Amino acid sequence: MSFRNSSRMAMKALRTIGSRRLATRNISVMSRNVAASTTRFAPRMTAPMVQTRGMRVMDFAGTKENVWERNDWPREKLVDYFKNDTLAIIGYGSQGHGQGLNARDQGLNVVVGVRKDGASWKQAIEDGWVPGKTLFPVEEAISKGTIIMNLLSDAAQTETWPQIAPHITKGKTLYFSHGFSVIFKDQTKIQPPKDVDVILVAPKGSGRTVRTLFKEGRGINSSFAVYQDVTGKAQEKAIGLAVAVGSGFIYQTTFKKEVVSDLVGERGCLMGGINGLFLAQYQVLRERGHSPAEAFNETVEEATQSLYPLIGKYGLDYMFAACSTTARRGAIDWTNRFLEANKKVLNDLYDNVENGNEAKRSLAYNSAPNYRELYDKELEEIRNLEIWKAGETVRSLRPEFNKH
Ligand SMILES: NC(=O)C1=CN([C@@H]2O[C@H](COP(=O)(O)OP(=O)(O)OC[C@H]3O[C@@H](n4cnc5c(N)ncnc54)[C@H](OP(=O)(O)O)[C@@H]3O)[C@@H](O)[C@H]2O)C=CC1
Ligand SMILES: CC(=O)[C@](C)(O)C(=O)O
Ligand SMILES: [Mg+2]
Ligand SMILES: [Mg+2]
Repeated sequence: MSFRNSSRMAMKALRTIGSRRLATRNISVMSRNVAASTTRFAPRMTAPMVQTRGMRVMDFAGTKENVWERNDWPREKLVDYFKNDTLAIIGYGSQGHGQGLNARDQGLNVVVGVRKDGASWKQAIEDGWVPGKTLFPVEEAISKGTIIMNLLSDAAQTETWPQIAPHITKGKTLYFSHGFSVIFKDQTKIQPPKDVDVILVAPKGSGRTVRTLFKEGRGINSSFAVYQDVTGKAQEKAIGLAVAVGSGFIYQTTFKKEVVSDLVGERGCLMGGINGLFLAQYQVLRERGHSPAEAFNETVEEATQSLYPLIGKYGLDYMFAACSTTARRGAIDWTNRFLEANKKVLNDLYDNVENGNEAKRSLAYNSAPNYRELYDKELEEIRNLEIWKAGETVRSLRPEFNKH
């Protein structure tokens, strides 16, 4: 079959798959029906799965992993399971907001504990938490909670631990959304009491997205881990809480694996690395005489508005197949250059996460009393970079923002 025909077939198959994928949420249907009709350009198929009650064993490129899901915890089961519990959300940043509102919407008993009259206190009131009823200063909220969900900033968890620790009494559960405080205990000095369950649920995304996906009736992917299981029920509680706070599919990890992968991810592909790549390409294009609009469109706008969403929906091969053959050839050819250059940086990053240097840096900076003002200044500097000023204008033309 000629390349042209196979490409045409591929695009037809992609269109079919594309529409069918959008219509079909059920993984098993997709992997059965579509696998037969795919061609080599079609997006990679979903992992075949063997469903057992409450947990699926799935094959991730040859490695079998367990996956739990929100469907196993319908609201009535959640409410019944946690009927004798009060979830005390300590800290109301992006995660406290998302997780707290989701758990409250699902009918669980939830209170919030933050500094009185601080930014979070005010935000919590805006979100309907009532001072003296569901909103309290930290220690009072902990005294009312049976499941203490420490969602303070990681630096604040260290700073406040001496006040919080005495309230983490036998029979309570200590919950985190990051392994940071427990794993870097040589720096955080956080040693959980020996007579409580210690668990984590780490949403793989911003707390804002934890909330929006929940409201869309879906759920964010989260990982869970058990650090200490005194009751013999720590894992079940962690999975139930993962659903309660808005998770869709839930993966097992350990506190160490979670914190190292998370610190690497946010400094790498998710935030720091993409910032560096955007800046590098934009600066090269501008230094070689391209206009700000052309440089921004070619670097950020096309990526976020056209190509990256295709990766998210159907995989990278689908996105490559959806671009020109000219682009495809070049992209494949240059991949290794970027791979080699970035692996050097990422291994250096991984070393600095593993040896605690990144934790040290984060604790030092985020413990400053004026940490918010310091970030405001740094983020203002980023906002005022030419790339993002050009981006403001490009974005303003989008229908949803069009002011012109
Ligand atoms: N952001 C995210 O999307 C994700 C975060 N996580 C983890 O979730 C946890 C919470 O993160 P996030 O929601 O981003 O919150 P932030 O890191 O933005 O922390 C903000 C919260 O910490 C409180 N706080 C800061 N300093 C102090 C202090 N000195 N004393 C008392 N309270 C303080 C703030 O209260 P105030 O308003 O009074 O300053 C606010 O409620 C962390 O462990 C994080 O690693 C996990 C996954 C994703
Ligand atoms: C949103 C998230 O998962 C991060 C980037 O790890 C975080 O905010 O710490
Ligand atoms: Mg993360
Ligand atoms: Mg993180």
